[in-house]
Amino acid sequence: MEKLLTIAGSDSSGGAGIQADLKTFSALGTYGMSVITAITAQNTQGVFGVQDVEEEIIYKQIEAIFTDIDVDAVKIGMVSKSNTIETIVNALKKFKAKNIVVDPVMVSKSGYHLLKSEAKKSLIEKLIPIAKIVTPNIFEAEVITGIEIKDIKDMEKAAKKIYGLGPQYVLVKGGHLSHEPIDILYNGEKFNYYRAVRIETKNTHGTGCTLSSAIGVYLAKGFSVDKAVEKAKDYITSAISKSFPLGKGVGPVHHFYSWW
Ligand SMILES: Nc1ncnc2c1ncn2[C@@H]1O[C@H](COP(=O)(O)OP(=O)(O)O)[C@@H](O)[C@H]1O
Ligand SMILES: Cc1ncc(COP(=O)(O)OP(=O)(O)O)c(N)n1
Repeated sequence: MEKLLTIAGSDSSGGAGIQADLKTFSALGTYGMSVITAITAQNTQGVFGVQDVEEEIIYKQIEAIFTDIDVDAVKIGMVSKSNTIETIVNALKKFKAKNIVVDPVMVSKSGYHLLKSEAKKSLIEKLIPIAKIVTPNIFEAEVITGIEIKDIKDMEKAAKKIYGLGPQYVLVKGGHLSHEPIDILYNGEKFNYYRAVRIETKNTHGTGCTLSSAIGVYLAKGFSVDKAVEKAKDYITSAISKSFPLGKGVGPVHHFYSWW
């Protein structure tokens, strides 16, 4: 069984963050492990507080795993602040982590800033360069590049600029554009386009976390990046199509749609 590690924040409502990542790993038949960077008080309506985890214990969590267990892929989500980013980058370099998927989480769908503004520079200069693949949504790609994104041409321009920061692949996700939810993969030479029909639902909590974790799973299973994204896109599209209402706000995608 492939072994996956998520380094991310906890979502108390279970739809995004660490909880979404571990559900994705399990649903797709792999063994999931976690390093928690921050605890959020969150539900389907918003984020009501965040407590960051101290760098020392973040490092110790990573060390405990890598000194004992072979990790086939690492997914990185909410990283909150620059000291956390530096701790993670140094540790992953030290332990020669492979198949690193960076989801550059900045703002929750409910509008809460999960990345402090002081951490933007470290995310761009330190975390993104160690990624095998980085998966920004439209807003994140705009913040990283300074390019305003309105259509597929703008997504391509942003993907090229992000590629220049050092990751091996860039996937700009189009879930927030008004047309079909098309995602664009760039490897420095060519673009691949991943299309799906837009599912009309408000219950899309955790889409980005789930997609990036699923990409990690398929990389761990030995698929090429192109194929891993294709399979992860199929998974998230089905999980959104079976998403369900929970609480009073934005409900979660259904990670176990093919099991229950
Ligand atoms: N309503 C939808 N129907 C189908 N796919 C969607 C929908 N919303 C988002 N997606 C897909 O979900 C994935 C996550 O994208 P996105 O919502 O843009 O990221 P994030 O959650 O990071 O903001 C992408 O593959 C995107 O194309
Ligand atoms: C703890 C935590 N991490 C990440 C997110 C963002 O999740 P994402 O899948 O990008 O989208 P939303 O869940 O915000 O819809 C989060 N909310 N919490």
